Amino acid sequence: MPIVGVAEVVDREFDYIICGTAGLTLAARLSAAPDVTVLILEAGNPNLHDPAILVPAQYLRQLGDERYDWKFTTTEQPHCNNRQYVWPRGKGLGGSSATNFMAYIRPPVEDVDAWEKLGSPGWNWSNYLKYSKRGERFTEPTNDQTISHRHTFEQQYHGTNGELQVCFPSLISASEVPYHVAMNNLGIGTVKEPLGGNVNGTWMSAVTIDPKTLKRSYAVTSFLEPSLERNNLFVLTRATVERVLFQDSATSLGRSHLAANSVVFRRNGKSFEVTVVREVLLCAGTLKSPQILELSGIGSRQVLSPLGVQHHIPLEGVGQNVQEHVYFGISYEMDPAKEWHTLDKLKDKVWAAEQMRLFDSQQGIHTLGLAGFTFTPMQQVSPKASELISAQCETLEAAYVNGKISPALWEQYKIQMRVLQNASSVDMEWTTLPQFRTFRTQPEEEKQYMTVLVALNHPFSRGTIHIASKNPDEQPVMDPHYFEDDFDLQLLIEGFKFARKVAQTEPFKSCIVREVDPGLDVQTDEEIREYIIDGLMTAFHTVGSCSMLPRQMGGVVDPQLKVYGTQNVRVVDLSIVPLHIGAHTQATAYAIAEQAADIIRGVI
Ligand SMILES: Cc1cc2nc3c(=O)[nH]c(=O)nc-3n(C[C@H](O)[C@H](O)[C@H](O)COP(=O)(O)OP(=O)(O)OC[C@H]3O[C@@H](n4cnc5c(N)ncnc54)[C@H](O)[C@@H]3O)c2cc1C
Repeated sequence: MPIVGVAEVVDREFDYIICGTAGLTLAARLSAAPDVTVLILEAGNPNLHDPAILVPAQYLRQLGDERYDWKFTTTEQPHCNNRQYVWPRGKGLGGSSATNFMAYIRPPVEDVDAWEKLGSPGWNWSNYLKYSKRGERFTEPTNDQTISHRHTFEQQYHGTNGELQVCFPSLISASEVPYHVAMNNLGIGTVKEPLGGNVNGTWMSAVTIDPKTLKRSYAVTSFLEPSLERNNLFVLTRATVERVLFQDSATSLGRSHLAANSVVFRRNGKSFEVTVVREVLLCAGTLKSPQILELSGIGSRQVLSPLGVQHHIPLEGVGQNVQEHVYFGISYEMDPAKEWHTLDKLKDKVWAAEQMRLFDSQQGIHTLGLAGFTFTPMQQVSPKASELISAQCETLEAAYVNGKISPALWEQYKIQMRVLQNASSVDMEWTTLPQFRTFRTQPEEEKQYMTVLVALNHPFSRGTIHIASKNPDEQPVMDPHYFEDDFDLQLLIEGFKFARKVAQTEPFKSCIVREVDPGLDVQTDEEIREYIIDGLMTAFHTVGSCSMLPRQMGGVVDPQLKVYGTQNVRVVDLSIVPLHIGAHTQATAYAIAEQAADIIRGVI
């Protein structure tokens, strides 16, 4: 079915109702069986065939625009001088896959195996790889790309029959290779295939771009559009899911498993109810799936009762265990004698229009992809690593002994401490962005800039996301507790210092004229600390708010992704990830959906 109107939905019943569109992969797999009906409810616009989505290298363009972005903000962060931070997230069919930067990265083996160790059989690297490959359609780099861009791969880690196009960008910024070689010159080895479960080193990433059209490949083009003509698949956009209703819910508090029988959604200010026969599948992402659960009466009594939400299932973990990658930038002015292919010039409307025209013949700046990534253990980049790591482990052990860390969180921390202590497990990341992306000063027209982004992989701080009221249109209270564990900030400070070392190392050293932000007057740990707090940005990779863990460990879903206490409600998005990963997150969102599809269909 093409996208439908509300009248075609409300008087019908559906086997599966998928709330939010991170589940487009799931919808494609479930609706492959012609005898089941699937309804997708998406709060945002369809945005189909939209050049702002499809034409790459418009990074950040959709952010702040409510046609594409939820425009969330965090609460004031006490460990960041009470600053609030913006949290842009994709709104519309395809969710954040329509707005992301298209880097395609899988996590390290041990990070996925940790989910199984924390109590979820079947959620391990071997299954992850199998499911991740299923949806992938990989195209090898050309010889030129391999030689000039250093794009390498190992075929065994790629799928070639899936729907999501994965290839290497045809154009990369001229600063990428020198940065990569400078890393090599500092002893960081090149990884031939980062998608094989080892990201420790420096490498050029694959991207989710269609190599034939050079356009974005995302959940819509890969999974929705090829299925849209199925007469058992229905898509209703601008429909915000409010809550799930359960059979006899008024009298069933305390029963072991409630059965969902309908979903309430809002459209144009009106509420509608639609009946579900088999399952409700929440795919609204880490920031919104907990809101739907809480509005449905599933969560902590302390959160729900004061807001007057009828409480059906006590589940303390809803909206807890939130983990977020953060990063900050260091910007550089580039040598004016050379063309670096930077994106700041897109601010010039005439030049931008010309680049759009050039894209029609697959030329120009829009063929550019982000390529260079470096992930390292802290030991490899910081002379203070062993001192800081020992101190962190001692602090955590003492806090646990004194009852300040729950046994459930302690199980996660034990894994994180092992990762920290292991000198070949990654803790931090450097990425380059060919544009000015820092905030202390303004870029000058005509000059070329690039920004090095430094991020952490496995934060110790844990945040929360809870409803503020019964109103589904009100943004939940998003409190990431940034730097509540100061080690997260210490790690970034060490990352800052190493980034400066790279800037002093050839061949990258000769590419730059000067460090612009923060500038060389920032030297002491205290000054670096303030700079990081001032310029901190979300990496858009939040996980954990509906963690897949045993119930007594704060779990919200079991290994079948079923919400505890329900018969037929599952969560299928990044919110189920119980412990963060050393990778960007889109590959993982797709892999989770693939594995979930097989669980729901009874294949595994
Ligand atoms: C700007 C940006 C850049 C990024 N760059 C990269 C990158 O280069 N590489 C990478 O791997 N990852 C990247 N990411 C992250 C990656 O895209 C996301 O982690 C992934 O797409 C998230 O998928 P998800 O399943 O959690 O949910 P989302 O993609 O957030 O989808 C949730 C969907 O549910 C809808 N929804 C929410 N609430 C409701 C409701 N109540 N009713 C109905 N619908 C609802 C939303 O509108 C949205 O469509 C980036 C993200 C952003 C925002």
